Amino acid sequence: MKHRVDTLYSQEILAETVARLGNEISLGYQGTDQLLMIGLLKGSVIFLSDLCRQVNSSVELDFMVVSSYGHRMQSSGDVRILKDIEVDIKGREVLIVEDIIDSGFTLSKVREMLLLREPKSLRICTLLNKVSRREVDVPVDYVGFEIPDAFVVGYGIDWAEKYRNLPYIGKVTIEES
Ligand SMILES: O=P(O)(O)OC[C@H]1O[C@H](OP(=O)(O)OP(=O)(O)O)[C@H](O)[C@@H]1O
Ligand code: HPA
Ligand SMILES: [Mg+2]
Repeated sequence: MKHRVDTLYSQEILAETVARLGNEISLGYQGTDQLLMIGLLKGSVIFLSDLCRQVNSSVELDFMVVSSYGHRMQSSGDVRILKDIEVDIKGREVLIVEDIIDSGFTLSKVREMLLLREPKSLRICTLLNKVSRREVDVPVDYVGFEIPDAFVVGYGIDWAEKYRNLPYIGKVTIEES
């Protein structure tokens, strides 16, 4: 499909925002023994690796692989957990790290699943929050940007597995041919 990608958030703005989030998280978890950050792959890979280095205390990392978009631009609604975390989260302070919340289907499923395991606390950090597309409510604790209703790529986020390695966040526009 013919399309173009325009910059929405530059590398510099992303770095500033990730530093700001790292600060907020450091303050929010002061005195915590060891925060567990759970990244939802694949999309969060780049954000999480930058974010965890902006947190001023030791954090543990674990990952889930979750997928529902495939090659589409809208959620299939069928959220598949392709890989679960390995650590026992009972009694732990847990922060889920997500690249984007759009319909909310992914995070509401993951959140419900993790809450059943009785963590001491469960908060959510997302780089991008697309509230205008929300179908299911999800409580969000740390947000990088509130974004418009646009399909975005880059900094870990894909369209049909392309563009994850763009160093900035871009907006996709489909061009009629
Ligand atoms: O709020 P939602 O509408 O559920 O959308 C958000 C989710 O969609 C994308 O994942 P995707 O299923 O594309 O998998 P990926 O992370 O491997 O790209 C994105 O990384 C989020 O995890
Ligand atoms: O805007 C988006 N872009 C790419 N993947 C996504 N998954 C949910 N929303 C998006
Ligand atoms: Mg995707």
